[in-house]
Amino acid sequence: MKFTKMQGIGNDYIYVNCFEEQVTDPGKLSIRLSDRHFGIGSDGVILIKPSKTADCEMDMYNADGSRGKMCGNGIRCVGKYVYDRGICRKNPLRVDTQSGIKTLYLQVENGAVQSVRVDMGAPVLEPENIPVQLPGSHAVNVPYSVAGKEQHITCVSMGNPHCVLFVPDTDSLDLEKIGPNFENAPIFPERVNTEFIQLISRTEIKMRVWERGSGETLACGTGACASVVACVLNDKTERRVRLHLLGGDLVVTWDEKTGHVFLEGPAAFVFDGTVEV
Ligand SMILES: N[C@@H](CCC[C@H](N)C(=O)O)C(=O)O
Repeated sequence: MKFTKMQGIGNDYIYVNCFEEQVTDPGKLSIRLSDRHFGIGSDGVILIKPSKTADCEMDMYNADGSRGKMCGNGIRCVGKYVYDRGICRKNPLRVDTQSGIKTLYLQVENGAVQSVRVDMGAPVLEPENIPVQLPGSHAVNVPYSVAGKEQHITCVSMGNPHCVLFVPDTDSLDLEKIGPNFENAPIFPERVNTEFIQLISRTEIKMRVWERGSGETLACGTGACASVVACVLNDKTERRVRLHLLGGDLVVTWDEKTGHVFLEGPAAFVFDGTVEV
């Protein structure tokens, strides 16, 4: 099977062009190929498929084989893949996902996509639709004890579930230890992605992320969007914010007029390869 490794500020996935290839068990394939010692090494696998309703479809799997409904860094790479490789030379591009069709605005230089602005749609804030089981009817700045430590969490869905909290310093966090406590906390029936935010100014924040199904990654696009929504809801930032993540920077805007969240960042090829399946 032919594959392409791509990355969006270090959030790396193995992309399979399902216009040409067939994958029978993507979850199992993702577990095997994502392994950084015995496989190719990645945060998961993304299938690029034909679509009847959009220009193509993105189907994403985490490193543990679970399916993700949306992937902000992945969808920018899908845009670059289909545009640069001539599968669909449209701009804007419409990509179908498990959480609906997203529109991508491509920044093209010398015929190749450099960065992408994605209309990620409106965030979901009702606890039952995130889903998170909290005593009240809102999920903003809720006190909740994780592994014996009281936190204030804000929960947001960007098509996939996120839990955001503010910390004084992201560098000193032991995410390998605390990440799984959030991911598997009983209030999250479908597990959760967790973002740890350090405020720098009203327009700039630092973020580290523990992703459901993949552990700590260098970046998470949906996590960046959920974090800016949480910052605005907690009156910590303006609606347009630059985020510094371990793998680089993203810019997120929560547009007041439409209520939609826009994600901007780069997308890059790493290498092409062939693997036995
Ligand atoms: N890294 C992604 C999110 C991938 C899916 C997530 N782990 C989930 O299971 O919801 C991004 O850039 O958004």
